[in-house]
Amino acid sequence: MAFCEALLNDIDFYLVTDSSLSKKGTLSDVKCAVAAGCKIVQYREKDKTTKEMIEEAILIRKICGDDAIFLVNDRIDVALAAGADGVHIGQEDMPIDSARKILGENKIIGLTVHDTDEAIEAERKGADYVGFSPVFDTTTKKDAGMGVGPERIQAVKTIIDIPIVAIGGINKNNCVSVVENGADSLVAISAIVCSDDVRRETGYFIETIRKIKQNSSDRVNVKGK
Ligand SMILES: Cc1ncc(COP(=O)(O)OP(=O)(O)O)c(N)n1
Ligand SMILES: Cc1nc(C(=O)O)sc1CCOP(=O)(O)O
Ligand SMILES: [Mg+2]
Repeated sequence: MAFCEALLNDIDFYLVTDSSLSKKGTLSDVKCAVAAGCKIVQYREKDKTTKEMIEEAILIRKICGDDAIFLVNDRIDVALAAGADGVHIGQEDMPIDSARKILGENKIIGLTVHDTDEAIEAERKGADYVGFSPVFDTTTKKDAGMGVGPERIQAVKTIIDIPIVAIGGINKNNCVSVVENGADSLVAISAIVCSDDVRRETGYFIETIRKIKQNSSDRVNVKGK
């Protein structure tokens, strides 16, 4: 967990897998993203059997090793069976208090939130980070609703201290606005897994996010002088 805590405070690009969209397959996507420096991976699989999911999750666990946090979407049982570092759950999934009881204090739990009230509640209930969604319109998750715009991240940033991961319709053209409005990290599923070169695209997002964060901390330092 010590390595997870350190990494969680330092995440930039967050990989979420999607085998239904992937050009080269989930395992290849994870290998390429981790090789590019991605520090957090979520295995999100909606179509496979539990047995298939556990087998694949064990392989992803090995690829992530100590280089990247490994989380499983929705499925606490699969996370435990594969030795994952935690789970990502949504408002309609297992309630966070029940998930915490099963997983214990040493596992990471990320919770999806859509507004400031849900964000405050997520932090109060012990979420380790929030997934703020959907920032832009997306076709990847059919029931995601309309994008709320990156400006809405600012209000969440001012009221919680845990990391904010932005998700929904994020791509190379709009990722700058997401980080400039306060996201600590971002997910881009289709922009990554549909590409021919997952390693190159992941590297692009990581570099872009780091540059924006560096620029804004330089601005704070100059003001503080
Ligand atoms: C980082 C992150 N944020 C939000 C979500 C969405 O979770 P949820 O609302 O439970 O929807 P599904 O992903 O389960 O379809 C996420 N997966 N990751
Ligand atoms: C998994 C997921 N959750 C969302 C939410 O709004 O909670 S949107 C989404 C899919 C994001 O994929 P893309 O980067 O291709 O738009
Ligand atoms: Mg879910």
